[in-house]
Amino acid sequence: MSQEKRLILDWTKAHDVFPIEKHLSNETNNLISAKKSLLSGKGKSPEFTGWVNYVKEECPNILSSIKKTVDTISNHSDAVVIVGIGGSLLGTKAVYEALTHTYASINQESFHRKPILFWAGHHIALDELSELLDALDNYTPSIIVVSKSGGTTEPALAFRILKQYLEDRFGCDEASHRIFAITDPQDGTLLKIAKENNYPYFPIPKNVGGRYSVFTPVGLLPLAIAGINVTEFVAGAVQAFDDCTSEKNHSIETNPALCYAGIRNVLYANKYKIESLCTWTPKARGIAEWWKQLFGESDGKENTGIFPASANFTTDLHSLGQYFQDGERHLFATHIKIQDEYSLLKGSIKRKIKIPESNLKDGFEFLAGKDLSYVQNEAQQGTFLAHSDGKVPTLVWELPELNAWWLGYWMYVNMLACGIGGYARGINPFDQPGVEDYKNNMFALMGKPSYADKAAQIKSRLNTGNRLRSLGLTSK
Ligand SMILES: O=P(O)(O)OC[C@H]1O[C@](O)(CO)[C@@H](O)[C@@H]1O
Repeated sequence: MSQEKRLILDWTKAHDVFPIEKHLSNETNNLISAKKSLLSGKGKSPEFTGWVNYVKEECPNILSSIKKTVDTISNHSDAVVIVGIGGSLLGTKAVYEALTHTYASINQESFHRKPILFWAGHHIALDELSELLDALDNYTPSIIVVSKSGGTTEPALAFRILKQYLEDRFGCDEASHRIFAITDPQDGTLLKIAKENNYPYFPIPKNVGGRYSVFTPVGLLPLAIAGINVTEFVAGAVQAFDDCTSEKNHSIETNPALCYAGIRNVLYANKYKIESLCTWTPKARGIAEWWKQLFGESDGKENTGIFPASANFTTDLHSLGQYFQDGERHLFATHIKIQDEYSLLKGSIKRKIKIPESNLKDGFEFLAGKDLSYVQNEAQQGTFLAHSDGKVPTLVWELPELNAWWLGYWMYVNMLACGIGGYARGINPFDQPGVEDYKNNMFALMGKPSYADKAAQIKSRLNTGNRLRSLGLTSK
């Protein structure tokens, strides 16, 4: 079982660029007291720290409470559209894309045999939504609408449109059996809608914020429907909880959450303002998107905080590689390396891939017979060294395998590190007041009742005629 292996955060390469260790030891007490504040509910916004214990205390109940719905949906649907944005969608998408077959939608029968997940409500772009509606015609879909507040514009509008689609296609009665909700269990518009329409609904606890919600029904229900082993996913998180929150483990050497939180804060305080999470398979792009929201919304406070970016290698070595190597030195890189690249052999990977002998005379004969994972490994080592030489502090998360257990472990460690690091830096990692500004402007401009005064102000700012404008110089 994977549990005997270990998650490693290798920061030896970063140490070659910047003397982290020296600074980290000064940070230790601060980190330990931040950890204690988080665990005792004595830090900022303790009302949003329910996720810390949730994996251990609530997940077993949730896993059994979702079972019936998982069976219902799996029996009557071959696709499920997850409607949500930010924390209501990113964690699910991350795990789903990492662990299921990339091309399941093309050859569902032979690869997957579980409902395929599609995504909506995470944008307002008409092109993609229109194409999703085309794709749905090939399936017998259900919808899970996910919104903690129940009032977010993007998922609310997508839900309206998709509900209409189901009703046009299946009639109102059957459509209503194909709609499920995940939302605040006590109040909000979505809860009201679910109750009025008899949609089955599942709770996002009040004390768990969106970006910390992947282990609640938000992630567990859709992932279980898609055939992901959610019991293992939760078990990984529980192990991370045990390893990292224990009173006995205040050591930076053995506590990955403490270590990662400390290193990030030390680097930030020493002019490294951007962190890029570097993944090494297109299947892990979603993981970086989840991570960016987690740290972006948590850290970006009071005009401070690391900007979380991402890169997918080796693809982006051919676009961003130059900047990593030679651009402004305000960047550090945190890689995710999977030690056993064939860990998905039990899942979506069906074969080992060796580089064949060939008569191509392409200059790559020296690699014939080697496994592709050998090339990946050498590319990684070469990149780590080159970036260190280029003075980019380089951290490497080594995950023994890419599977549900280790993803659960790693994601929970990151959530803890985010909370601890934020408290240690003196900011509130559990609110997101800055997101409201764009929403308020948008509501005012769209004519939402009660925003009339703001609308007048904003429109006058948009129409200041004496601004320089860009001109279109060509016409068709
Ligand atoms: O689940 P909700 O309430 O629709 O919110 C979705 C996302 O929007 C935000 O509130 C930001 O606007 C995130 O924090 C959250 O994950």
